[in-house]
Amino acid sequence: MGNMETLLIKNVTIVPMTGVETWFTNGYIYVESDRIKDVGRGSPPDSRYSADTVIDGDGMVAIPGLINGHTHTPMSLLRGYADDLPLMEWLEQMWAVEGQLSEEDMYWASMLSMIEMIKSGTTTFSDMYYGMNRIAAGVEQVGLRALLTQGIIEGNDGGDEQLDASVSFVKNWDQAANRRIHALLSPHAPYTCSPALIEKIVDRAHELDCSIHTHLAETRDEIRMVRDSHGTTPIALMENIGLFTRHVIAAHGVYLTDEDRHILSSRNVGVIHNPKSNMKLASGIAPVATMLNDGITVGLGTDGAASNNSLDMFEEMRFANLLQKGNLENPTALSAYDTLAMGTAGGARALGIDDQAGTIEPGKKADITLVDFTQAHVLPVNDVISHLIYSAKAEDVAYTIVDGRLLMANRELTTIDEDEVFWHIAAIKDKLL
Ligand SMILES: CSC[C@H]1O[C@@H](n2cnc3c(O)ncnc32)[C@H](O)[C@@H]1O
Ligand SMILES: [Zn+2]
Repeated sequence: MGNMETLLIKNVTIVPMTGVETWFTNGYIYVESDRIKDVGRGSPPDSRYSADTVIDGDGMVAIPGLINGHTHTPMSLLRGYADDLPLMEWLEQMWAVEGQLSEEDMYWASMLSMIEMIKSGTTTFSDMYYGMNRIAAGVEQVGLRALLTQGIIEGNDGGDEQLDASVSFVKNWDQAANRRIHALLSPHAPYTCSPALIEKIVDRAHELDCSIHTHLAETRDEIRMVRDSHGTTPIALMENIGLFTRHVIAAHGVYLTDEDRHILSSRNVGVIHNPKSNMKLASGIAPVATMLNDGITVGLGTDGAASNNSLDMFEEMRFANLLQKGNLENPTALSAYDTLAMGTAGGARALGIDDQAGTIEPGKKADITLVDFTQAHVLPVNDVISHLIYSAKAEDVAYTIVDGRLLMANRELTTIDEDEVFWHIAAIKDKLL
């Protein structure tokens, strides 16, 4: 075994999300270095599994670490700014302030978001913003798993400079931090990037062998703008441009035709549903149940904190579930299990990292969230999956573990100095707003 760090979680209820069994009590998870070595029932074989760190999971539920499939971490700085606007007007307000942010500002805001994510059980996030070199250094230090991309909005320069910077970012950071960082390219949206620029981005993604993260089919305004300019839907436009010749993470997918859904499923696009952001910006309700029935891979995201206003994946799962039931007037529209899958295993598939994360099983990276199931609002424990979706709160997360490392233990952060981050956020707020 050499110098490998080992971790044992025992007496714990386990929700593996492997599709084999839903959950079982009194289990154990044994971790060697950054990977899960063994998952079992009953007592661990003590002689084989004397671990450096032992967590008694009595009263806790182990789930695969939650996966936030679409966010803009520095936007926590803009929480509560420009409320009650539709997307296009809201974006104008965002862009006006974003133009004033320094890379240092974005770094501290991203750190604030990482605190919030770790405290609510997220172990992987997929981020699109500016200032990514500094943010990637933050991710390396903090220990989260992340898909990072420097977004591109075509300006007067045709986007070439931004594309070059994004390409350099991918070359510098892809597979960094023990392969926890994946670097991607990112045309912001079909209404901010021309087909010619998106084609260039796709070519560069082929050269770099990286995925692409974008916003697609988010609002009726977008559908109208793309139809007026190109005579197609946003999804069909992207199919024509060749975007889906790469693995694509498409945030939103609110407005989809039958043909769009066929393209998304046959091209294996990972769609990220952002229910709270879609509600706050009054964008509409994505056809999640239909997408899942069509075999489309769907994950969940919070979008930025300015359109949410939190980065809490428990809330996102609950909203996703209740919105489908309420909107379709059908209590079976989306089950609690399928909702949890979107926040874990499905999210990992949508991001293209299911070889690493999304389930609790031997061979996977040890990304695990331990949820305290002893509080009044989750008692009695009649159904673990049901409680995770309909009852559990972010504050119930006791441990957040990535690559076998405890980023939060008993609600204490181990890799971030919260006071230092809060101090910087207060200073930036005074300077900016
Ligand atoms: C190019 S960096 C990211 C860019 O995206 C903006 N943004 C945040 N939320 C949304 C959304 O829901 N749809 C489209 N664009 C969004 C953000 O303000 C940054 O400018
Ligand atoms: Zn977004």
